[in-house]
Amino acid sequence: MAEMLHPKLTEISFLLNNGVRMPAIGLGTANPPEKLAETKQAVKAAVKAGYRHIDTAWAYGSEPFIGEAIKELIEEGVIKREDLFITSKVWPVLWDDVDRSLNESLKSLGVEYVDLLLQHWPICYNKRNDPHGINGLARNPVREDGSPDYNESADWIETYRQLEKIYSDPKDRRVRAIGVSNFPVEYLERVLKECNVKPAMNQVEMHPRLPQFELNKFCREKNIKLTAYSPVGSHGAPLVDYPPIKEMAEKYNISPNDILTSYHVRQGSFVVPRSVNSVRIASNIEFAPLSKEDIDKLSDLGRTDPKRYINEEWNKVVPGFTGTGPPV
Ligand SMILES: NC(=O)C1=CN([C@@H]2O[C@H](COP(=O)(O)OP(=O)(O)OC[C@H]3O[C@@H](n4cnc5c(N)ncnc54)[C@H](OP(=O)(O)O)[C@@H]3O)[C@@H](O)[C@H]2O)C=CC1
Ligand SMILES: O=C1O[C@H](CO)[C@@H](O)[C@@H]1O
Repeated sequence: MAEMLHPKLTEISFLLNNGVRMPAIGLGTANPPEKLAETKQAVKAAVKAGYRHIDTAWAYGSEPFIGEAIKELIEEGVIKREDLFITSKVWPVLWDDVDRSLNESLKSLGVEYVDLLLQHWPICYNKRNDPHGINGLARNPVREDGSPDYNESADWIETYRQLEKIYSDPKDRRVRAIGVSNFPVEYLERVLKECNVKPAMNQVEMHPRLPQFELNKFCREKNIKLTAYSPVGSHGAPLVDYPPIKEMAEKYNISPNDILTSYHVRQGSFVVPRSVNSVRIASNIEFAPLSKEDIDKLSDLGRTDPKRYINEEWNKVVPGFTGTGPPV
């Protein structure tokens, strides 16, 4: 009997609401400090394995290493700049200076434009100098009592307004699409009401234990795409050993990683798994054509055993982005 042929995850792409095409799977690069330098070989391994989408951010410290990888890949004739889809993000310390954030990202990456620029969090921090921080600024500034140093008089929507100004300027070619990250439904509603450019993307933590039912419904209705971060549960990849995921992997005879990425792609969302392990990067690109029943079975874990893995003290200020997440 002829085998059913399915594309690799790296061969699948979807359109954003402004017509820009974006590859479904991207390499995550929020590597911990001790692994930052490994980002360069990870990006090279990913591109050579067929990935065409790299997820990064001003705050990750990974952009200079991605820049080195891109330069060499172009010099080696493996890709041209336009073959790659690069997402970067504006961190809350630069909430009022998107221009600076974008220019520093472009310089580190060694490129003239990014394909997608996201507001990283709907949070505004005060700026504090820190020689060990990102480009001289503390990433998560704290007050003397150790509490997050938020700028209480600032409004997070200012960052999105600056993003749309850059995007809407026909002479400014530095971004091809704009969007947000870590935005709950009520924040998206405010953006839709008060701003002119609809976000193309909302990047959020999403996996079977946090299926984001409410955001999925809202974003589908409004034609805003979702990208799933922490698809294997972040550090230590706890979801890979989770029995229901392993069972599904056995059923499809592929890795748990492939189940966890296919889960999103099958539903029309993007996914950005992180790895510096070149064997893992190259082998985990199989697409599982999960049935609706399989998807429902996986998503049911969000009701029976919900869990949010990225749950830091400073981001609790965003409604719903704490504990086990928004209501299902
Ligand atoms: N917008 C936002 O606020 C956020 C965005 N992100 C983005 O999403 C990306 C992915 O999320 P992230 O939280 O990094 O985590 P992931 O869920 O992708 O997990 C990455 C970790 O899992 C390990 N891993 C993967 N598979 C296995 C396996 N089979 N066995 C053992 N270990 C494994 C990797 O190790 P190894 O390197 O050895 O393969 C790595 O340490 C980020 O890198 C970033 O780009 C993430 C968090 C927040
Ligand atoms: O993008 C991000 O990555 C870190 C966690 O890995 C988080 O602080 C931020 O939102």
